[in-house]
Amino acid sequence: MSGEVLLEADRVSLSFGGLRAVDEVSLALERGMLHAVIGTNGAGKSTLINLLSGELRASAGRVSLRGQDVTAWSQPRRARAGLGRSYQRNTIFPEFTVFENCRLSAQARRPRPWDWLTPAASCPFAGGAATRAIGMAGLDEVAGRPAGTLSHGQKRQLEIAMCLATDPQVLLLDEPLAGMGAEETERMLTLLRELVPGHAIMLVEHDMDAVFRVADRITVMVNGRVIASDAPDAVRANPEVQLAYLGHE
Ligand SMILES: Nc1ncnc2c1ncn2[C@@H]1O[C@H](COP(=O)(O)OP(=O)(O)OP(=O)(O)O)[C@@H](O)[C@H]1O
Repeated sequence: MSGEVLLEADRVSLSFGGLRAVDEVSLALERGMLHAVIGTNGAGKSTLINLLSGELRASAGRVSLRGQDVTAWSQPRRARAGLGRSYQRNTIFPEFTVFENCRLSAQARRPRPWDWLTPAASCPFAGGAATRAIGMAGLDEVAGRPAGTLSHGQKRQLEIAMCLATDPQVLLLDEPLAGMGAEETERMLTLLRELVPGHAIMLVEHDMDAVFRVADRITVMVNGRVIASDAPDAVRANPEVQLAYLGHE
């Protein structure tokens, strides 16, 4: 159902020593919406993604997934419950094919840890999920190629495909456009828009032009706090955002 809140942060905070990296941040990710989070370097965007995905535990506040309090849940448990994320760093196995990388991701989502001992090739569930994810990410033509031979843009698409192979409802994407040329950026933006129906997507991204074109909603962070959260036009017109983030009124 479009508009359903799938992931919600309620006043989550985390400090590193004396630094309040994320300071009482609240946001709601809805199915059918692409929600971008922007902010200057060090604003707390990656820390926020890590708090939502479960890689870091909030020191205060609450994270809920489809209405269930998951604040104390580990990252693998949240992943099994439908929360997928991509990373800034490269997480692919270069010698494995595109298909094999996706199949491994799909297998990792399985609830029983000893399934890791099952050879991936004999796991039909994972093969089907991998094929579906590759199709959704537009990588059919390179499914049999070693991942290391892909272009930079295709590798970023593969990371999205690996995330999709875990069958997530929520996608947390950390700078998927980093290092991309104009054509690769367009392809990725098209892919993101295609994924919006059916998913709640959070996009952390520095490419402002892309963000303002693709997002349904934009949250702006400065020094760990949210200073604005609104539709792109309203964020662009917000004087506090212009002053604090864009550097001019
Ligand atoms: N593990 C850590 N230990 C100590 N300080 C940290 C740690 N991780 C992040 N920080 C600090 O917390 C603040 C927020 O960092 P974070 O990486 O979340 O910002 P960001 O908005 O994602 O920045 P960027 O756009 O550069 O990726 C920064 O001042 C950073 O130096």
